[in-house]
Amino acid sequence: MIVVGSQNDAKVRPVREVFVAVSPGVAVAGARVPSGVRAQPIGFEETLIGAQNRARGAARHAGATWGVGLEGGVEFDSEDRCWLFGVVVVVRDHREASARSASLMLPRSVAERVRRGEELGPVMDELVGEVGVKTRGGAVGHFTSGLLVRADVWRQALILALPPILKSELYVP
Ligand SMILES: O=P(O)(O)OP(=O)(O)OP(=O)(O)OC[C@H]1O[C@@H](n2cnc3c(O)ncnc32)[C@H](O)[C@@H]1O
Repeated sequence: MIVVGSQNDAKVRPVREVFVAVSPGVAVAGARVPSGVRAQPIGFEETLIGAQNRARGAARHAGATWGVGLEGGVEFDSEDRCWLFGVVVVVRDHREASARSASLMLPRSVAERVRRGEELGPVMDELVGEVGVKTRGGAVGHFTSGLLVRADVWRQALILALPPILKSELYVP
């Protein structure tokens, strides 16, 4: 069974889609796993650690053959622009692999609130006027008018994380 370290549908669904394509009939389940980092990670390192903790925690669940951790984060660049991205970590046996997703530049008004310590999820809910945006299209869905949604970005990042495990013969340590 593939265990995802989250119960957020915008994460579990893309993981299910990718693993079912790789291995038809495989079971994929979401589980509550602490990320061990702040609710709103800032910077690549903190986001990676959150994804690692989720993947390792998921892999420890009874019956898990793989653990998958997805963590959303933001980072500020030298021009103070704020980029939203995600990190995926996959764990299978003692192997671990990861990938970073594509990024979206957030509007300054949103970035400023995140910089002051607010979590992006509630800020997006307020902007969109709905509850739980992060479990559906996410910020990506809103700002791209649905051309791309949060699950699309996770799906691509997960696919990019898999080669060191699925083609391990090419990735000798
Ligand atoms: O239930 P979990 O797995 O914790 O899912 P999450 O969406 O709350 O947690 P993430 O670790 O993926 O994201 C970290 C924070 O960034 C926010 N966030 C990330 N991507 C987002 C998006 O596309 N839309 C809205 N909020 C987002 C989210 O609300 C969190 O506060």
